[in-house]
Amino acid sequence: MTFKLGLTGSIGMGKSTTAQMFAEAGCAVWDADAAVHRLYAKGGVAVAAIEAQFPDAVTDGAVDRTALRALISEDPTVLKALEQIVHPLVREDRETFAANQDSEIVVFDIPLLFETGAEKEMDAVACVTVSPELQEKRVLQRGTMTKDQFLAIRAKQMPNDEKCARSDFVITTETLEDARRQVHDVIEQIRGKLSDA
Ligand SMILES: CC(C)(COP(=O)(O)OP(=O)(O)OC[C@H]1O[C@@H](n2cnc3c(N)ncnc32)[C@H](O)[C@@H]1O)[C@@H](O)C(=O)NCCC(=O)NCCS
Ligand SMILES: Nc1ncnc2c1ncn2[C@@H]1O[C@H](COP(=O)(O)OP(=O)(O)OP(=O)(O)O)[C@@H](O)[C@H]1O
Repeated sequence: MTFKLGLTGSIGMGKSTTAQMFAEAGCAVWDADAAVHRLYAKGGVAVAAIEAQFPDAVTDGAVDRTALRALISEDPTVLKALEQIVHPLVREDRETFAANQDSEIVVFDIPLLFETGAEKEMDAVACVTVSPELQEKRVLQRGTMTKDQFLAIRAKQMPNDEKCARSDFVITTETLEDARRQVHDVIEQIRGKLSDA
């Protein structure tokens, strides 16, 4: 039996870093943000539909994220329209991956897990978290977003407390060492459930 673990958390909380730890521990990992990158790349499945609605957002056959961020900042309806194109394609990608897996534990790294209802397809959910101050510091340190763009994205996500309350496991990502310990603990607990089943 394959155990499906959803991994979620708000922007910059440490999902990708934590997903990497699950991969290093031998779990198969599917990454929603990486799926979006494939969809937006030259020849990607979302390019034509995005170009039809937002011609300025496509350059040299690929979706230009800087242009998209600017459009989203100017007009709050853009993100919704974009989600309507992108989310069904992401879901398809996820289902194809899931159907072809036989690992003991498969981790689905999905920023908008609860917002899109994907938690219903998971056997359990782990949420990554740090303080809002550290979250902001980490996102702004990446240098890809202004503070306003970060605040606008965060405001569109389910509040962190609610995500944590709805999850089976909460992983704090203050230090790498401690987060890795928690990842191993989650894996042990899941293996315990699998051997009881
Ligand atoms: C807004 C965009 C252009 C920003 O691109 P950028 O490269 O700067 O950031 P990146 O994609 O790495 O996203 C950073 C984080 O923003 C958050 N975020 C992204 N999209 C959304 C959204 N639709 N609603 C709320 N938060 C979002 C997530 O926490 C994500 O991990 C891009 O995220 C996008 O095209 N989003 C729409 C598609 C989508 O919903 N993706 C989310 C995963 S399915
Ligand atoms: N356990 C940890 N200890 C120390 N730093 C961490 C830890 N986890 C993540 N970080 C740092 O926090 C930042 C954000 O982490 P990461 O990119 O994994 O977050 P994310 O949730 O995937 O972000 P996004 O939602 O924007 O895609 C990175 O600079 C990363 O190095």
